[in-house]
Amino acid sequence: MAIILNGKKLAAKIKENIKKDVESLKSQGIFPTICVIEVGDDPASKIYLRLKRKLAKEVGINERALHFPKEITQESLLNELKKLNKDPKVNGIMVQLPVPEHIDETKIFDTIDPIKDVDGFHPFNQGKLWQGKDNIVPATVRAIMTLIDEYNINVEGKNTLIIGRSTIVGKPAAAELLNRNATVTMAHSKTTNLSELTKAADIIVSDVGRPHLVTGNMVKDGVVIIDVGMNRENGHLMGDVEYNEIVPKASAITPVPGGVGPLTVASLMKQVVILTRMQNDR
Ligand SMILES: Nc1nc2c(c(=O)[nH]1)N[C@@H](CN(C=O)c1ccc(C(=O)N[C@@H](CCC(=O)O)C(=O)O)cc1)CN2
Repeated sequence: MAIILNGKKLAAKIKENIKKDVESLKSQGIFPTICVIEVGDDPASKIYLRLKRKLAKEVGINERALHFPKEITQESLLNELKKLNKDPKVNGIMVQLPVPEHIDETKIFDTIDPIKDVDGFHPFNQGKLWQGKDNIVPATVRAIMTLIDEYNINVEGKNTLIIGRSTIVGKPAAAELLNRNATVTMAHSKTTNLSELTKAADIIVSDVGRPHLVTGNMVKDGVVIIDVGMNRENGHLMGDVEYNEIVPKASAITPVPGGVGPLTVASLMKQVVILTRMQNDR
């Protein structure tokens, strides 16, 4: 029977550490501040932003929230980001994804100053990650690695399949796992032999956003499953893998909800602290 990788519990522990870090910065007259930006009115984004703002408050991080209508032009949005880049009171800036179609998200990644890039999406920070220098990494990737470390999952030399090649999870997760000497394979929408790859994998990270994508007969005994999928079906939240079918076969598995998600929010706050320290040479 699988070990359940409990992200919710671990996030609570990390929260206490962040609180202490924030208190220490405040005692030195430094007040970590994150600016969270919402463009449009995506219902899931509202949930995630609420979680981020709530956690920021709980750990003592100042939070500024900006909401722009979905019609905002790309140019206006980028100008707002440039203003925040120059604001000395703001340590971390993030734009909640997805953004409306007329906005090119890579322009957002390119515009946020890398030293305030709390999401770790700027090409400079992504490049550093591929170089093996991983100070600022996408929060979801930090969350995945935190679970792997906490539960002593050995990735070295393991066949690790990442399903999904997004800039925010798949590609940076590949870089981070390669940095840890995993043998990484990437699968994506054009992959034709997914079940062949899943059957050969010791570790599977899935971030596709498609429920029932990985079923019990597609995995081998002892597999480790990190499910980053966040799908709503008939009012239920579920990941990309058939949890009930895979639990009896897996050695470890993240639940959805309660796995990677809560740790993603905690990791973001951790990165506000890291950036604030970097900006203040602490
Ligand atoms: N700018 C960004 N946009 C998006 C990111 C990101 O890292 N940066 N990731 C996702 C959404 N996301 C964070 O923003 C996120 C996803 C899920 C959770 C979470 O805690 N999920 C809970 C369930 C919550 C629910 O009830 O729906 C769980 O898994 O237990 C937090 C943050 C896309 N956009």
